[in-house]
Amino acid sequence: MPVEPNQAFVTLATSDAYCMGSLVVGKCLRRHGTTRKLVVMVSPNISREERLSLEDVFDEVIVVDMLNSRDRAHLFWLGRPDLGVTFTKLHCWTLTQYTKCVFLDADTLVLCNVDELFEREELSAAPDPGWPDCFNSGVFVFRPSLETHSCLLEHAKMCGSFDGGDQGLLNAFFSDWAIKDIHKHLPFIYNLGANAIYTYLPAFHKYGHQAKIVHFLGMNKPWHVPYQEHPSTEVPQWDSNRALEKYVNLWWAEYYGHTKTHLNELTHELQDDEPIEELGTLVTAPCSSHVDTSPHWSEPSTTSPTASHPHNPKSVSPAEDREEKIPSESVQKPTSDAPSSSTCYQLEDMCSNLDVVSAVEPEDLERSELQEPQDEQKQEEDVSGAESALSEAESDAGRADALHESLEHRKRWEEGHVDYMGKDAFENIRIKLDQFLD
Ligand SMILES: O=c1ccn([C@@H]2O[C@H](COP(=O)(O)OP(=O)(O)O[C@H]3O[C@H](CO)[C@@H](O)[C@H](O)[C@H]3O)[C@@H](O)[C@H]2O)c(=O)[nH]1
Ligand SMILES: [Mn+2]
Repeated sequence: MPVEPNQAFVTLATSDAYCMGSLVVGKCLRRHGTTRKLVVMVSPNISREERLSLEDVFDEVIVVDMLNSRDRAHLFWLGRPDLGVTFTKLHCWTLTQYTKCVFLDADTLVLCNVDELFEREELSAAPDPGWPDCFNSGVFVFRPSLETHSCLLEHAKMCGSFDGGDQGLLNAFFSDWAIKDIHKHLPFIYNLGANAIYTYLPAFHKYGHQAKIVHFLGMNKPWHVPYQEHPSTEVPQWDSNRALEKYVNLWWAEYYGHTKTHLNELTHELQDDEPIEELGTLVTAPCSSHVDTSPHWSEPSTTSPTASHPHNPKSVSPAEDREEKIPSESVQKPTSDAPSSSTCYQLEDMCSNLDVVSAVEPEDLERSELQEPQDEQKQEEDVSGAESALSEAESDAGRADALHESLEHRKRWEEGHVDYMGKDAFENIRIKLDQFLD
């Protein structure tokens, strides 16, 4: 099949942890024989090591400025204070060397060739499992255009994003997606949200074998979960955790696939299970001969995600995802395709305070970010400002943790894991009911 030089799959990573995800995206697209170019956008802070790994797999590794909504209010409601940086995704519209592209989140896993997506038009995407009249922005077809890019930034500036991330913004911008053209609705199998496995398990059993792209959306990413070296021996037929575990193991198989040594090791380990090339159909394989000793996906805290593991030396915690490591080398020695500045645009005010925003241009923010403190008094103000921002951020993080814990608890409840003797004891429920009725 001829290579299509004007079309590309595009992904994004702004930290070393997400680079692991991007690498898997590139590797599985290659393994399934795509005829399109592979592009990864990275922020300047990623390590040299990750960058080199990406260069092995992708046709282009493009350094882009980090764009952050810093919209703490909306991100708090989303339960993901870390997702402001997803505004960086908007830079994909600047890739005008391509006429049409498919964006894939770094936490997606491609199970087969999906080049047919290029037959769709901008903006095609699959429904979001949480609110199906919105599309999920983890997989979408778009046409790069500088005009669309500036309209999107303008929209961000004027209206912000209702979830603080790119998905809220894109849904508001492409607002007729839900009703206008059914061809722009990608089937769910092109963006199978991993949470759908337990929220609608019967549908997963009916249609899961048709899945083409799995999306590990939400807090838990495959790189947080250790590869299961000795999978279980006895699995109930309706075990959503087991299905997820299979996808996670497949993700690790793809991850290690980039070095021949690791691939060989893994092939030996999996030979009693399924051959690696067949793993794309794992979901239909009978979950027969394994004991479920895996950490439950919905309860990552039961096993330390960073636990040392012979096949998981790199598994990282969610907190590490958010760390911005800035190796001096990557800052001092930008590559030729790197923009001259490595600025993180501050769109905070644009999104959360419309009175302030309208007067501020991203470029202005960029300039003010780069300015040196004028004098000692200014430096002191900066320090006290930073301290109060830090304590505010800490209390935000505390609230986000509490929210996360409450969502996890609810998920466990919905999955039938009721803690009758503890949190869900009748006495506690009665107290909650009394509070509600007061
Ligand atoms: O620190 C980060 C966070 C995100 N990303 C990139 O942005 C994408 C989106 O973030 P992700 O953690 O995958 O978000 P989801 O859990 O998938 O959450 C939903 O909400 C996000 C914010 O609106 C959307 O970007 C997603 O597509 C949507 O699925 C990632 O895959 C990466 O490509 C980074 O590079 N660094
Ligand atoms: Mn995602």
